[in-house]
Amino acid sequence: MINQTLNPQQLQYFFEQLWKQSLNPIWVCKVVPNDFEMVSANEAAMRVDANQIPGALISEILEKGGHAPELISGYFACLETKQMVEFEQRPWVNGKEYLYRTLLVPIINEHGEITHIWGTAHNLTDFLDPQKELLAINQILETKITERTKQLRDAMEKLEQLSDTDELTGLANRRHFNRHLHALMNAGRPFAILFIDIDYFKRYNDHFGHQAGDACLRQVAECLQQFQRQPDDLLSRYGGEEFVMLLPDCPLHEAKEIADAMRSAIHDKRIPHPTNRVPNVDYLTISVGLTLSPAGNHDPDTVLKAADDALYEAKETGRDRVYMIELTSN
Ligand SMILES: Nc1nc2c(ncn2[C@@H]2O[C@H](COP(=O)(O)OP(=O)(O)OP(=O)(O)O)[C@@H](O)[C@H]2O)c(=O)[nH]1
Repeated sequence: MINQTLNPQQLQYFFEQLWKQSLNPIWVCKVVPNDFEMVSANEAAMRVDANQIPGALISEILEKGGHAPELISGYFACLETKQMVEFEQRPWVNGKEYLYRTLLVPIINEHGEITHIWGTAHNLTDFLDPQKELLAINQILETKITERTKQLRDAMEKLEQLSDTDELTGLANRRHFNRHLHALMNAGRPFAILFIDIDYFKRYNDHFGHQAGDACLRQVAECLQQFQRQPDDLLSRYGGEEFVMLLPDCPLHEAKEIADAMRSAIHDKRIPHPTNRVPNVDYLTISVGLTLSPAGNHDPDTVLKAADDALYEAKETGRDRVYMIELTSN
């Protein structure tokens, strides 16, 4: 123990040297009503804040700025708990930020009252820059992660879009159609379905070749697209030369009008089809099978079969026409 090896003079000298030479700020305050009065601050403390002159109140020193506002709370906490308190402070001195670990220690007299509080602070500023550097690196990483996440999300959206799109026509594909159909059914929404099929398309291909057939499919797709009335109407390529239009909340008469209008629009295009077997036409025609699920409560197979049957009937009864099968409510 120091006081066993040092006599009082030595001890006093020891503490004087410590006070003078310590690189850490050390100071002593007197407890006064609602405040703390600076008694003395060593040179290291004065280097941090020259306002810490004897007689200055802590509240005044704080008002002059530079210190964290929590400092005064630390003094009161020390006073109330009669315990040492420890906290971090980041004062700004001459435009530079410092980092201190501050300790406030109560000095208690023989009556158990706190008369003074002494404080010291460990200068941790050297750790501040690496800490800031780490924070900056962290920030850069976070920005990069956000960027990459967005790229990934965009790529996934694109992939989703691609896997939902028919490559040849750019329309929704069968997968997309099925999903939309199930969503409508799950929501219990009534809807009409139109199965649209080009007449004698094999002959068209045989006559003009497969590439011309592809171009023709694109032309038909573009023409039919204009009949989507609202965002959740969906025209898709069901497969081959067959298209399907899904019309939610569409009454029968309107669905019939749309089907007829589609048929006329393809007529009006006068796409040459010299081998079309439909009587008196030498241009492209379509047949449409229409069915309606008035309450949206049929299972998909029933609805699709009805639409397919309707298309079959349109073909069987001469093609270039609309045939309708209305499902009754379940
Ligand atoms: N060019 C082209 N032809 C296709 C494509 N998909 C299917 N087809 C052709 O479409 C034709 C469909 O023929 P079928 O199912 O016999 O029907 P159809 O000749 O249209 O006769 P109906 O439907 O009974 O009027 C076949 O020749 C297929 O090769 C495609 O992506 N491009």
